[in-house]
Amino acid sequence: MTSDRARSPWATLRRAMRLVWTASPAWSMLSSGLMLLEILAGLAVLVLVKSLVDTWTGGDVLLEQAASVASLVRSLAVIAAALLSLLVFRTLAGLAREAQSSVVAEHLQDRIQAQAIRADLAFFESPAYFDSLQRARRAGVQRPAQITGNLLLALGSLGLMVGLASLIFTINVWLLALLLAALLPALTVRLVFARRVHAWAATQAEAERRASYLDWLLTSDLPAREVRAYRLGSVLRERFASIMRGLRQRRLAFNRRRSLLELSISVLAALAFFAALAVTAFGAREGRQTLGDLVLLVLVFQRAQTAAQGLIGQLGRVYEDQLYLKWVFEFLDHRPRLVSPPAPTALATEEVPRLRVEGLSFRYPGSDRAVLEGVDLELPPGRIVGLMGANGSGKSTLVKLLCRLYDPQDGRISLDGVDLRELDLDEVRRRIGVVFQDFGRYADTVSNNIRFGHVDGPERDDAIRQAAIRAGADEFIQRLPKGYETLLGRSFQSGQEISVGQWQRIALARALLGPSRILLLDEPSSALDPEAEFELFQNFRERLEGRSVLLISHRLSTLCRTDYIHVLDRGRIVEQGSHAELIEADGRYRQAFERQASVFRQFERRLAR
Ligand SMILES: Nc1ncnc2c1ncn2[C@@H]1O[C@H](COP(=O)(O)OP(=O)(O)OP(=O)(O)O)[C@@H](O)[C@H]1O
Repeated sequence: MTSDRARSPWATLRRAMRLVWTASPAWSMLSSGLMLLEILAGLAVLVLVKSLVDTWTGGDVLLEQAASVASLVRSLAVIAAALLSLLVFRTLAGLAREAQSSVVAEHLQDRIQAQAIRADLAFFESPAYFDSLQRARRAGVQRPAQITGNLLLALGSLGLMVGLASLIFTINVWLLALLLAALLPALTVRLVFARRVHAWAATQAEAERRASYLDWLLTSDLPAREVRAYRLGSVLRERFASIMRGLRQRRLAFNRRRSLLELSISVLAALAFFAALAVTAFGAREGRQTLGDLVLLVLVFQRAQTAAQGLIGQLGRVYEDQLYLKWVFEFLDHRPRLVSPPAPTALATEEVPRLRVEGLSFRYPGSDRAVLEGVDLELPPGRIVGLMGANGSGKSTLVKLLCRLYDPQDGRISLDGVDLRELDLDEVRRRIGVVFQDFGRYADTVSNNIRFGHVDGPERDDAIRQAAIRAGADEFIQRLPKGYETLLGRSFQSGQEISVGQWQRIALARALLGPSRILLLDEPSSALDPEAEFELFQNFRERLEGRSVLLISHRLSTLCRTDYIHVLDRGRIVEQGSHAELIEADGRYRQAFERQASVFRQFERRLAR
């Protein structure tokens, strides 16, 4: 998945510049132009100050030909104008950079989101995801905006330094050598050190992640209950403190080395400056240089040192940015494998299609262990087929394959004889609806939570209510403070939290609102109490309005009411038949059924009535 382009830092930076240019050509031109003007105005101020001193002193240290007051005032006015334009250009360049950064950030976020929607589920379920996009996302939403700013500022500092070097060159070529001697070692050492800082930071990242995980455990709402119930507080705090102590000690040792190096570099730079000062002072005394040259030298050294320091800081940040961008580009380069075929086949009818699974085998990408092997299964139109199996037997994996979130390595899944891979992906999504085991809980209104089941359908409140009624959710929704307009979840103010079972009914309503005539329900009632589950499945067929359903459940009180049952064990179908046939067969199903019977015998009695 990692492309060659994304590997080298220079390639990443070149691509970053292209991205900035593509995202906002107008702002890029404006902010670069303004930055150039800012640099030129800064250099002009220095040249003008030098020429003022020279005019004033006649370029002579002995002050023999002092300038007239009028020309002095003129020179001062020109310097003031140059200074003013410097300030104006700086402010405008800052504003343009900010606007450009926001446009680039929005462009990048949009591309990341578009890619995230296209990416295969396999990508999100792989460790590569945590290594790339997850890390990139943790860097914060402001990061794309910073990249442009840092890149431009670094280029600006570099431009300023080239300008300053040219100014020094006009005084004396040796001075340029001294300026470079003062700056280049400092620049090189600091850059090398910046790389080491990042390499070092990477070695500490694991410990930092552990610390932030412990901090999350101690301060977040989700683990708060167990932390109290098991009195985990002091143990976790001690672990956190110990990691932080280790991190602090290593950071201090590292910083000590850095400070020593910084000191040596500063002494070297100061020596070079004094040497340059001496050369110019003696040159001025002997008439080879003017007093203005001396002033220019002092100003240039000072500005060059500030610019170099700025450049080092900015390059450090650009280095970090390119690491971030590398992850983002890796993600953007990821080509989804699960795509629609170039010439999709259309299903002949809008009626409920027959879903057939033949000889299906599947391994997760990067794993050589088969999760499903030779699975055959059929879901005839309008039927409810049950699937049972122990934890880890492959039920949820089968669901992911049935709605084409993965493709099998062997075998096929078909709708009315047409392989899912020959259908348009949107067609597959429209035909096959699903309630996942870990279904979505959207921090939105109840009606939007249900409407998400059919976003491209007509906005009909009565259809939403009908879906809620069929999912057994209408009653509790009516009791919510604002009914269907109640905001759910605790993410936002005035949000109302509901129970897991109630969320589950809303997820079912969402699936029932959709146009799909085949539903895959992966433990859709696991959080319902037995009574509520009984109510839900009592007139389940009416609720489904002719849809076919593949129902996964651990509760056999539910499964026994389906038309046909498959028993999955370690990826293979080991038993199949109707409830009566499986009881008769006296196999696993019957064993499991009898184990659970004591719990649901009372419901069986009610069923019989
Ligand atoms: N994204 C994944 N990558 C690699 N292996 C996976 C992934 N998801 C699940 N597995 C593995 O596949 C096997 C089957 O998992 P699956 O979730 O399909 O089981 P299940 O029958 O639905 O279990 P449960 O009843 O607990 O929900 C497990 O051994 C699991 O470790």
